[in-house]
This record gives sequence, structure tokens and C-alpha cells, in this order.
Amino acid sequence: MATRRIMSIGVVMQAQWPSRVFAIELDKSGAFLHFALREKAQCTATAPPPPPPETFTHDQRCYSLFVCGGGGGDHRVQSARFHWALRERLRSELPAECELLPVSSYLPRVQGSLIKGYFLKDASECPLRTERVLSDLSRSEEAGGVVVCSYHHQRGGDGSQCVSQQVMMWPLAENQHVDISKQTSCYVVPSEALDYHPSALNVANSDVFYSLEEATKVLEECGDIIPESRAVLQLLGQRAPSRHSPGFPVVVIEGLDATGKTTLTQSLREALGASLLRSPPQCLSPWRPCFDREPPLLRRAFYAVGNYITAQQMGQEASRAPVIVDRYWHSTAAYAIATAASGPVSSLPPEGSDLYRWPSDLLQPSLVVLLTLDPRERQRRLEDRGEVQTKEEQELDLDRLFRLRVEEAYGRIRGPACVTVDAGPSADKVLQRVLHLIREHCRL
Ligand SMILES: Nc1ncnc2c1ncn2[C@@H]1O[C@H](COP(=O)(O)OP(=O)(O)OP(=O)(O)O)[C@@H](O)[C@H]1O
Ligand SMILES: Nc1ccn([C@@H]2O[C@H](COP(=O)(O)O)[C@@H](O)[C@H]2O)c(=O)n1
Repeated sequence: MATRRIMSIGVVMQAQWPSRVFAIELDKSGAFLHFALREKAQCTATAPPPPPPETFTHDQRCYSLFVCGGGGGDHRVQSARFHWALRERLRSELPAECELLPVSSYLPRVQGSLIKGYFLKDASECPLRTERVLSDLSRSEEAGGVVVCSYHHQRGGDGSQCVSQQVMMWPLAENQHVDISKQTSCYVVPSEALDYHPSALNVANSDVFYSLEEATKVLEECGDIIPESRAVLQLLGQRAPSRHSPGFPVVVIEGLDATGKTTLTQSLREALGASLLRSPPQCLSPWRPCFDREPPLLRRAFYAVGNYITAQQMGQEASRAPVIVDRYWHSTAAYAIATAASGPVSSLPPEGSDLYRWPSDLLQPSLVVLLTLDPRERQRRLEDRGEVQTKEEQELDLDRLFRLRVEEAYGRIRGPACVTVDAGPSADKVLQRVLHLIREHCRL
């Protein structure tokens, strides 16, 4: 099985290697370095080697690492967990002078083509220690192994400079007869950037699930590794997800943390004599911390399934009374899309992208209200709850970018779209405003 997996991903990567673009994430504020590979054989003796992208001109040894099973497919759970754990392993085993950056390899505009990896800049005195760690990794059979490449800066007699990539380790099974000679040495050339974060290519069914079937598939695949996933699936039970339009209105309240969702949902329950639900539902609480520690593929599948369990509860409750729901699909999709990207709002998948669509099999609420709040007031409310961490300025700025991405993603989701309400006024004023919206939008 492992060999088949190595074969499939290894061959796919090998066949596409020269067409792929590599995007090194230089920092969380969204700065990328894009490069492509050009086979040396294609460059004639008369043409000078292409000038290298900037980051490679440093006097540092550079490496890239890609988990072979990094794409979709039958071992995606193992690959995702291996890639997730690899960061900690590299951080603890590599010399402290090694800088570790995320790198993505993808085929431009090809959905699902993204493979995630790490880019390593080694400024340590002892390159052997780094190479030993990489060599140990290459022997790892987990998730199909790791492709490791090194980058070499060269200066020609005429003063020209170039960078070449050498494949150090390509863990293909011996009997697969895959010829990697073409990939062993390539020139590294600058490449055009995508208009958005490359993660958008793999968001569907890795970060956001557009049907119950796709989300449950992930939990089924990890049943042996994470027994908790079986318990979650059992809770989902045999009942078909609720898709029918319920008798009473279902109103979802969304927003970043500390925007006042709990306060408002409780007041709405009292004012309307409504049932109050939340997603993820209470019954999933024992397993939430476990999935919060897992990589996005598993974590997001858990929250997606949570929405379907809440939808079943909504269907039942809405036959008796209005239903108020604290978080639902908008939260799942907006946080997932905003976390997969980094940097400014412009790095999100473009407005109107199919990635913002509502899953066709998930109960649609009658109204979705998004609470927005001035960041300083939100900070003040967090402080009142004793939750403000002393953060470095830089971290605060990254936090600000993340909040902006989440809010923008919330606003781009369609089917239903959310209605924005300023949560800055007093709790009672916010309640009155939302009650007014409910009367306007829903039959009561
Ligand atoms: N309109 C308001 N004006 C002033 N303070 C408010 C208002 N609404 C809520 N608060 C206060 O702000 C804090 C955060 O509110 P709340 O817990 O309702 O937010 P939340 O969105 O549910 O947060 P989380 O998602 O983190 O649970 C609480 O201390 C609450 O009392
Ligand atoms: N329907 C949901 C609800 C929540 N999430 C994720 O949980 C985090 C926020 O939850 P709080 O309990 O802290 O308010 C957030 O990181 C979301 O990723 C979700 O995905 N779907």
C-alpha cells in the first residue's frame, strides 16, 4: 500500500516537476518568493544561466522538503499529520540557526495540485548536522517519505550568477524504475506570482467541505488513528441531514470572539421564546480539544460534521419554536479560508469564487447576522474578560490581518449571505436592531 502511494505521488510530482511553481512564504504578512525550475539541458551553452531569485543570493545553504503524500488521495490523513508534526520535529532537531519557512508547490490554476512543504535556510556553522537530520527524514517511511532538494549558488567566470537545485533524496521504491535524472539538477528561475494565496487551490475538501459525504470521508479515514472520530460519526447517526425548510425561523449569529454572540443569543432566546443551539453542538464538546490539536484537514472536517449535527437539531427544534444558533457554517468556512491564507485581505480567494458557496446538502438558516466591532472595543471586551495576552507589536499586526481576512471571508459567503450589524452600541440596542431584522426577514 505504502509503495503504491509513494509511486502515485512520487510519479505525479516527478512528471510535473518542471511545470510546477514554488512559493516560499517569506513572512506572515504575505510576502512570497515565487520560483520555477528550468532543466539545465534546455539552456544552451550560449545563453547565460538565468538570474536567481533574490532570497537565494544569501550566503546560506538552502533546502526544500516536500512530504510525498502531500496531495489528496488514499493516505491524505497520514500525510497531513506527518506534515503537521514535521514542523515541530524540524524545529527541535535542526540547529537553532536554521530558519524554517512554509513553501507550497503547485500547478498554476490547477485545483488540488498544491503540495505543502518547508524551506530551510541554514546559517549554522555545521552543515553536517542539518544534513544528518534531513537524511534521517528521508529514511522515514511515514506518509510516503520526503523529497529533499538543496540549492546551490554559482558564479560564472563572466560574473553572472545562478542558482541550481539538486534533488538530494527522492524516496521512490526501487522497483518502480522512475527516472529522476532530469530532476536532479535544474536552474531556479523567478516565476510570476498568483493573484491570491496558493492555498486556495486546495481549500476544497482539505479546509472547507461542501458536502456531508466529503467531511465524513475524512473522519472515516482516520478512524484507526483517532478513535474519537468514530464517536463523532456515531453521533451523526444514520439520520439523513436536515435540509427541509423548517416551520419556525432559524437565525444564526456570527462574529469574531468577544463581539457579543453569547450575550445576544441568550437575549434573543428570552425575547422570542426560542430554542438556543450552537455549532459545534454541546454533544461534541468532549472531542473538540482533540481535533483542535490536529492539522486543518481533520480539524475542519470535525467542525463541518458538527454543522450537520446542529442542522439535525435545528430541523427538530424549528418545528416547535424559533431557533437561535451561535455560530454555524459561516464560521467554519470563513475561519478555514482565512487561516489557510496569510497576509492581507487581497490574498483571499477572489470574491465570487466557488469556495464561498454554501454546501448544497446543509440546512440553510432564514437569516445570518454578522456582529462586527471596532477592534479597540473588542480588545476592551477581551480585557474585561481577562483574556488579553501581552503580544508583541508584530503579532498584534498579524492578528489584525487575520481578523480582517475572517471578516472579509464572512462577508463573501453566499447562500445565504450574512447581514452585518454593528455590535458597538449597548447590548439592548444590538438586541433591538437584530429583533427588527428578524421581523423584516422572517415570518414570525
Ligand atoms: N453590546 C455590548 N456592549 C458592551 N459589552 C458587551 C456587549 N455585548 C457583550 N458585551 C460584553 O463583551 C464580552 C464578550 O461578549 P460575549 O461573551 O457575548 O461575546 P462572544 O462573541 O460570545 O465571545 P466568544 O465567541 O469568545 O464566546 C462580555 O464580557 C460581554 O458582557
Ligand atoms: N461552526 C463553527 C464554530 C467554530 N469553529 C472554529 O472554532 C473557533 C471559534 O470557536 P469559539 O468557540 O472560540 O467561538 C474558530 O477557530 C473556528 O475555526 C468552526 O470552524 N465552525
